[in-house]
Amino acid sequence: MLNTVRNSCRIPHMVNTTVQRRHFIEAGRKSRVTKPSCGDIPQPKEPINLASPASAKPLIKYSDAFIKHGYSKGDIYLHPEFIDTEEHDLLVRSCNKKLRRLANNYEQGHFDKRIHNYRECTVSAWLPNKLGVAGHIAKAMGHHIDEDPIDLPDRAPTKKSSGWSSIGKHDGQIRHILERVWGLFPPHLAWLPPHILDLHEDGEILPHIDNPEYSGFVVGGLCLLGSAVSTFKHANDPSIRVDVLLPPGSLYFMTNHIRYQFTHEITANPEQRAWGGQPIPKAHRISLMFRDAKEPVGGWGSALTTGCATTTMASAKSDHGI
Ligand SMILES: O=C(O)CCC(=O)C(=O)O
Ligand SMILES: [Fe+2]
Repeated sequence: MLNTVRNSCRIPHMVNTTVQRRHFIEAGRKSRVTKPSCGDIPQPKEPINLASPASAKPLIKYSDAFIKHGYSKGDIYLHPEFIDTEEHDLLVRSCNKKLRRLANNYEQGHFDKRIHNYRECTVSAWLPNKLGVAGHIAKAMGHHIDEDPIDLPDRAPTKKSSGWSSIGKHDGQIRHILERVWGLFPPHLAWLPPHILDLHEDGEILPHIDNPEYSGFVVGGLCLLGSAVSTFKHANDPSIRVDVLLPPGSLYFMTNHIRYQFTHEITANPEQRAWGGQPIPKAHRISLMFRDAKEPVGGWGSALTTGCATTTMASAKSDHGI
């Protein structure tokens, strides 16, 4: 059943368009910043309450203007040690393997020039059926969702599991790590396949807001290899700002106002790449990005008829289920 949903949702000409949808260039509109209300921000069906552990405190800096305008600290989540060293190294090896196959060369400029010197791909094999868009559509239509064939961590890939014959040896183990990420959120969220973004030591991500048409209420990343400073600035008033130090092994999420009204960036600017007076040297970094899919107005059950699912299922340099 799931394959039917998958196939009927996939419109071939839409594959490879995700990158073009992902970024929204902030054109520097000016308007008065008032006390935040959720007025024009799409709200999730159930509240999302992420509480950063106490160890995150020294790694997040809110500007005075952020506090003064009444923005919520809860719109940024940070867990500085979400994975241990062994999990970190496994993820780095596996990301590199996927990147070698799907996006071997670094690209100099993103189409909208917001990212320089990067490689990226999505990995649908790391997203369990039940958590993705196809699983949510199948459930809304009252269909049984098959268990994924690679749910067990150490199960060797088997040629018998049709459609999954090229599952990597460690994909099951990785899913178990990533399920801890998705498990932080209410089950109504449908997830897009994780997106690997490899930023070269000389790469950078300029300020942008992720395209609100492409994905939903939460955007986050599991940070691997080098440390980075991520800066979130209100699109109309850059003094309303949050700086976050992202060490390897950390997990962060932006939601609500920060997801929709603040730009984010990973700067190469040495003045901005500093923490507590110490420089944070430029370094090769991989982020494994997580985004929820934008649910169609009529719910997932209406996705096949409205065609909304095509938007959320098309993928950049898709690994086509690998
Ligand atoms: O690497 C990160 O943490 C952020 C990446 C990003 O902004 C994006 O993929 O849109
Ligand atoms: Fe982004």
